[in-house]
Amino acid sequence: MSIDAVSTTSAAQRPLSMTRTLVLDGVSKQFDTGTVALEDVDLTVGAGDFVSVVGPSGCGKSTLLRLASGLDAATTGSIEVNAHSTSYVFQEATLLEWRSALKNVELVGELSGGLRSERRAKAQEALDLVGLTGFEKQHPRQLSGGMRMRVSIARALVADPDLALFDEPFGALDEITRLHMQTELQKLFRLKEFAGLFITHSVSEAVYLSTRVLVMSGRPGRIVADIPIPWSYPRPPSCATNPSSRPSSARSPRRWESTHERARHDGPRDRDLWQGPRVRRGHRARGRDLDA
Ligand SMILES: Nc1ncnc2c1ncn2[C@@H]1O[C@H](COP(=O)(O)OP(=O)(O)OP(=O)(O)O)[C@@H](O)[C@H]1O
Repeated sequence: MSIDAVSTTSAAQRPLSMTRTLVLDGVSKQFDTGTVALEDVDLTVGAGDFVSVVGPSGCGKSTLLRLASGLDAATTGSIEVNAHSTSYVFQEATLLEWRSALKNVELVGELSGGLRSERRAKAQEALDLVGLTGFEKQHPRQLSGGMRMRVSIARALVADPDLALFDEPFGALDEITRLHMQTELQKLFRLKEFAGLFITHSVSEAVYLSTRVLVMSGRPGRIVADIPIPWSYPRPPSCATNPSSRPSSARSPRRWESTHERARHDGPRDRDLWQGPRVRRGHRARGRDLDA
């Protein structure tokens, strides 16, 4: 099945389940070097949520994802993952060069066991979903950057994860391929219904893809805004960049730019930055009172 055949049922319109797939509570991370990357981060990603995280370079976005995935441990706070399976899509496609596209995707099944015929069928289905039917036998060097990233996404989704973590997967792609991949990922999210946590530098990408966007402050990273995106899916790519296509409930692009830009300068102390009923502040703000 092609992802173009996805039903038009909107994830934003579906009643959200009560499942809290990922919960970070008061999480901080200090590295051995002394660098404090994250400070007192509270975050919940529920089933049906696709949450993007934006923030200035070095504010701890990748660190946040690594903690959520269990690749690294928090210094303080707790992390709870309620998922049978979690997938991680890295900035680079990280494929095995000596294996074909199909065999790269099949690797997940090989590692977890199961019948060869079944894991091959699942790998084929995942490649079909990302639009790579006919490219099964190609090796990574024979694929374009966008196609390699699609293999990487197919590999992430083949295990049918409850939680999918994305570390700026489209950052290295050219603009046209990137827009195409965003559209495909939106369809996959609606089809597979995983809970998503997506790191990006692009505010428009975050708005286009997500049910919520979190804005982080400069390092040490804290979540200074939690902004629901009110639009139902499917969304036209123009909705994030063209103000005239936004519903009237959406806030002005100037507010977006202002929010993202000023997060570089320790936004939480700017009390007048967060205006309007749609902005939910960080759940807790020990030592830095956002709500006062
Ligand atoms: N293993 C590590 N040891 C020491 N410091 C680290 C380590 N990993 C990250 N850092 C530091 O933690 C801070 C946050 O890094 P991180 O990669 O999470 O930021 P980021 O927001 O993802 O950055 P970018 O947007 O540029 O990718 C940075 O100051 C970085 O130097």
